[in-house]
Amino acid sequence: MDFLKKYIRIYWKKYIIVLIFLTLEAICDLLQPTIMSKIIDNGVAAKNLNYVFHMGGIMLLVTVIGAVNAATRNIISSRVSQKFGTELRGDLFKKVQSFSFDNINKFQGATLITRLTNDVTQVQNFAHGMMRIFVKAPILCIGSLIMAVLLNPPMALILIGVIPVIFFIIYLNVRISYPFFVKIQIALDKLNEVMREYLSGVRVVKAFNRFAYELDEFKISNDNLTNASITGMKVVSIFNPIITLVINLGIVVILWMGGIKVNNGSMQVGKIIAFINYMTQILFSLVMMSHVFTMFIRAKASAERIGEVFDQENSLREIDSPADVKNIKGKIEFKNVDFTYSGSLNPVLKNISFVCNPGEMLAIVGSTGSGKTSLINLIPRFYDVTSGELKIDEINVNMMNLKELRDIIAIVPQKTMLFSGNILENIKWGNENASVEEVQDAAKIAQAHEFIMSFPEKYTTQLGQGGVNLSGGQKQRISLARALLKKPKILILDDSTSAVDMTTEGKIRRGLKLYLKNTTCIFIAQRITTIREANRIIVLDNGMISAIGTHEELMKNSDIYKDIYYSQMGREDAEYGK
Ligand SMILES: Nc1ncnc2c1ncn2[C@@H]1O[C@H](COP(=O)(O)OP(=O)(O)OP(=O)(O)O)[C@@H](O)[C@H]1O
Repeated sequence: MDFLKKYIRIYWKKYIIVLIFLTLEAICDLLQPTIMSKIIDNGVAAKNLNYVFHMGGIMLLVTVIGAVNAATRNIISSRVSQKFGTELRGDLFKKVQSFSFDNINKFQGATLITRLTNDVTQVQNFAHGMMRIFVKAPILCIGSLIMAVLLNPPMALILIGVIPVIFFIIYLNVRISYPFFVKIQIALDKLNEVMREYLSGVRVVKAFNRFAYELDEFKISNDNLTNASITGMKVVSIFNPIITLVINLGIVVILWMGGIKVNNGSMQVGKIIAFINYMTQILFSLVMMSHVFTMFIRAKASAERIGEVFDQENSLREIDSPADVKNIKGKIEFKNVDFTYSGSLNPVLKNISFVCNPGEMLAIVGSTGSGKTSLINLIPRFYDVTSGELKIDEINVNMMNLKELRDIIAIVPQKTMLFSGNILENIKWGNENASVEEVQDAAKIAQAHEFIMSFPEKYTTQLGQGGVNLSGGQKQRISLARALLKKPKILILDDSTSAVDMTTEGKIRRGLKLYLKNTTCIFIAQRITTIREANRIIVLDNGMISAIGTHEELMKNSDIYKDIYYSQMGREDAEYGK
């Protein structure tokens, strides 16, 4: 939990100030029973009205001082805890943003969301509590004990007997309930995961009428959370009444001893009332302390989970003095590259070697799962090669600054990802400073301009989250325009026109050919009409390069390629009337 040190360094001074106010507030609370006992014994019992008014005034003053302290402390503590929460959430978000794909794969998306929201709130609540009742409770407890000893040392022995018992019960409570709260957190994570999966796949769920299945999944997770919470609460709720019982037994003993002392004239009634008041304050503070521990347990579990995120080392290492990439031309070279996903035993890419020259168009074709996406993901260092070398213009990508490397590459992923905002904003992700004309030019090449202009709001049409109000092909074209606007040295297209009809795809291809004169383009495609346009084609089979060459060369010497060709051309010949 080293990550907390940063915030302790920032806020310790304010915490001390809060502590001073808190102590003053507690002292005011502690003075009240003694003042009251004096009013009863020396004022009411002695029928001295002046004394009653005088001490009543003092009591009121102490109350006001206590209230002013409490209000000031509340303002400071609320501000500090809010700021702390905001900073912690921000730092955590930054950390997650710096994660490599490998790091993200280690955490499931849903647990990251829970860590950023619920876990931060738990730690923030605890920090707030630390500036309120959590610290006040021990002060009240010890202070009440001291005041009780000052009032009547023999009777205070009862308290000294009761308090260790209570501490022991609180200790047991913490030991026993900790694992239950960890279970609650895990159950909450699972529930979030199920909800997220359902919401992101809601269309498929509807299309396949999988409501019953999803409902069952949800019910199981929901029931698990309920059961874990109930068990956790049961454990906690067994302990609180035990604490109250022990304290009340102490009060009964005080009343019994006090009664005897008042009868034989060795003690006054006011002192007994004050004594019971202190006893009640001890009860209150101890019960509070057991709540504190419950919250501590939760906050500790949350802080550990947040700590796991902060402790996660970025699996992509960056070197201190990176190579200069300003004059990169875009030559890509794979040299005996093997790649295995972390946590997986078998390599998905084996001994990959090829060169793609600047400005060349290289197509990758292969059956599903043959490793095409894995291969192109290595170029922008979404993952690092396991062995071998990957170079751009003779520079190993590991020697480049990650941001600079990604600046020269644009990628259109297989799964289109658009963000809420309008179309213009989405395309401008490629280049924030692009002019409207540049955006439109990119959209024209991507064959997106026409359909965008057909919308009433044109480029300012708002997109729902993930671009829900667009068709699959429209989303792909906007995603392509976004990449083109970046004017990259290397363009990577991962089956990025799969949802576009063939005529439109033909237009995109022709546009790209003109546009891509100085851009190296590596693209994955399934359609032979798209692939055959490439300068060279790699046939990937089970993670290995089975053949590489032009369309004509492969038609001569690659059986896999020929199979793909003949399996499609019958259909496409018919479509094109070839
Ligand atoms: N994050 C991951 N962790 C572990 N294994 C993965 C991961 N992503 C992909 N794989 C595995 O790597 C292999 C290659 O997957 P990849 O996505 O590269 O294939 P592909 O040729 O692009 O497939 P498709 O044409 O279906 O997109 C598959 O067996 C897949 O299960």
